[in-house]
Amino acid sequence: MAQFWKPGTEKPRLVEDEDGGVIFLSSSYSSSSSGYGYVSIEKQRQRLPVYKYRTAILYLVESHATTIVVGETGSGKTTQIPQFLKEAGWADGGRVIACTQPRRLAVQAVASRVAEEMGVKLGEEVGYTIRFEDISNPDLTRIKFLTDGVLLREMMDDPLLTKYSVIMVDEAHERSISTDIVLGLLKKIQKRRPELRLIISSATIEAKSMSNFFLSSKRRQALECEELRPRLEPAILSVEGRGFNVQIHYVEDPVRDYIQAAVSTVLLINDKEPPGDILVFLTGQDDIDAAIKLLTEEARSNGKNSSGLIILPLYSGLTRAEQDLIFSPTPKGKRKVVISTNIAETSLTLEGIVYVVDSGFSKQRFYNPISDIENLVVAPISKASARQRAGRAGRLRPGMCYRLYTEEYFLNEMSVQGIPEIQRSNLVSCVIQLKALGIDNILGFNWPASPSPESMIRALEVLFSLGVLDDDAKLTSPVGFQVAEIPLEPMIAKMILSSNELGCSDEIITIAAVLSIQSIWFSARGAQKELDEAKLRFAAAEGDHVTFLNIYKGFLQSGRSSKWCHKNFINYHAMKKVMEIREQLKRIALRLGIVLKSCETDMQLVRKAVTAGFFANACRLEAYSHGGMYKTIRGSQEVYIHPSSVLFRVNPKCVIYHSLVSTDRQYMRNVISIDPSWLTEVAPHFYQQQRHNPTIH
Ligand SMILES: Nc1ncnc2c1ncn2[C@@H]1O[C@H](COP(=O)(O)OP(=O)(O)OP(=O)(O)O)[C@@H](O)[C@H]1O
Repeated sequence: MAQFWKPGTEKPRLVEDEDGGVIFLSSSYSSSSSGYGYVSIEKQRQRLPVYKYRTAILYLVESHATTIVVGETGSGKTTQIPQFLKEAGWADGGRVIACTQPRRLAVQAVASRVAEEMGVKLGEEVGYTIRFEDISNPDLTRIKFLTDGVLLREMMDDPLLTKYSVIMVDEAHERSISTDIVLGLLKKIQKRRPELRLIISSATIEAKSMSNFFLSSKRRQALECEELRPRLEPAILSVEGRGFNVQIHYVEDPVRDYIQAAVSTVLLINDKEPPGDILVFLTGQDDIDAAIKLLTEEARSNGKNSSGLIILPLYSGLTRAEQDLIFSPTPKGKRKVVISTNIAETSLTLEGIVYVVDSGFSKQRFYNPISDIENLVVAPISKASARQRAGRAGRLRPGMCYRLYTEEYFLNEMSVQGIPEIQRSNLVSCVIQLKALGIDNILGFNWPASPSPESMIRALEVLFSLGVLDDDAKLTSPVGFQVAEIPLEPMIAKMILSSNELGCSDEIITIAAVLSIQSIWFSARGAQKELDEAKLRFAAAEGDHVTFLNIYKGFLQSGRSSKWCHKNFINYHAMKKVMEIREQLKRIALRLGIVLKSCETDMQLVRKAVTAGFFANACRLEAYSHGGMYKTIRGSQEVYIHPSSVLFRVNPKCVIYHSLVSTDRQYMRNVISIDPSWLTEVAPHFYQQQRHNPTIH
């Protein structure tokens, strides 16, 4: 039976609701001071809705193995609950309180804020860990923020996560693959560690279904038999109240071009509304670059009112320093406009933001196990996302949210929650992680939402062909274990390992770094011809991967110049990020015993290494019509080379792509030409059926 907690009288009491299905607990709220300095911050803390629930939260965590906390955006869940736990002694005796987030940026931001509230240095009592960056101290850190992906990696060394006393899985509504694996594994760990406490929190989670997940049928039976402590049925706490009011505005009629609509809305706010920064949600780097260009042009032609705009992009491909600009205070008389992907959707507090503009779209993965094709598609967001986006306003003062869709659409057509990522993704990375954690029966794993068996089988098949799994579906040694250790998609990891044998690791690490970001080209709305000309300067006949090597060399020769990038339509921010990732990959490669070696001009070796990782994405040319129609060799799916590729209209006989984007057709992005005979060489099992198919050879 689920439990709800409401503030009320001094002593906790149980109250049943009308249908008798839910228990309400009431309690007073504690206003006891935390004992930490900084009075003004302390006052801010006390004003947050969650503060009234301090005693309730601590009581529920003490008495229940799992507590589900649902509270409005900005009510203080992320920043306050870990502090309440610390104050109540959950980090005594060297234990650590963990709080996971789906995104790196949120991890860094909330860790900094909590360290500031506690008056401690970040990296000591309060720390964080994200992929490639550990700002925590094993001896000192008592509250640790981390991505759920990093928590999974920690399980490889410490399967029972013994150092943690409480693990708070925040923004659980996001249902990323890592969150779902973490939830499944934590449920297992709880059986072995009854003293471990879990908190699942979100503004928009379906609390009852999450509660049912943690209350398995066996547990229900156990509950009927005996009174257990801590109570195994999860408690649900509903934190009422929100920070400040956010007024929602909808468009009257559907918009045709959301980039143009977003830009017009920003200009309208700038003209008509009082001071305050603006946060715009678009879908990806291309959109953001295009919107910035359009906004800059329109603001310029708009005259003096728009001269005070400071326009900043925000997406995962930016360097840390560039992302940090969004946190810098807005100079007097200016207005900041942050144009972001959904990385700013959860947990972030940007001080000056008063206005949010929500396009209603985000880039989402969709995988079809039948065709074995995964697309990154611009798709409508869910109501849960829309609420999170609106919740970025109203955190420090009242705000407004402009939704670029109609109210009718929001009420009647928008889905309540998004589809869990595990049900719409290629599961290759997920399977290898579970295998590395010793979970052999993957189909029988207790998922919060089950992935399709077809997707699982496809993933097992690819991993087997990559040489990562053996006949018994166990990790191979050393390849399987090495691939599992590289924190990148397994195909990239395998490409890196193969490059070691082929003697081109220096080049492949550069390629891996470029493939890890969205695009290194500057999106050029209205300047397509100039962009195409710039591409021709670097274009390699072998394809995009080799073109990246030419660009990388040019960038180094220019002295890493932003001017050089500008002149060549290359995104300077993206190139800096490539350099950053490349350095990190170099360190990992060294750890795995990979010696960096260049193949100089022998690009055949580079193409072979790419094939060794990405053979599953091989396609052959079927017809020259429509600019060149290809079919995937395994699934016979119709695909085309994306116009952004240097191989567009070149149409080599056989190619390998890195990813697909779906618009009017399935387009291959980042394409390299290969010799088809390499496929049976590197992946004989995968291409067994086609062995006798003359079109491959
Ligand atoms: N960096 C910051 N600077 C100033 N105030 C902040 C900062 N971070 C948080 N706050 C304040 O604390 C409040 C609570 O933030 P917190 O992230 O804990 O809320 P939350 O309930 O977890 O929200 P969400 O569900 O949106 O993540 C914010 O609304 C804001 O008033």
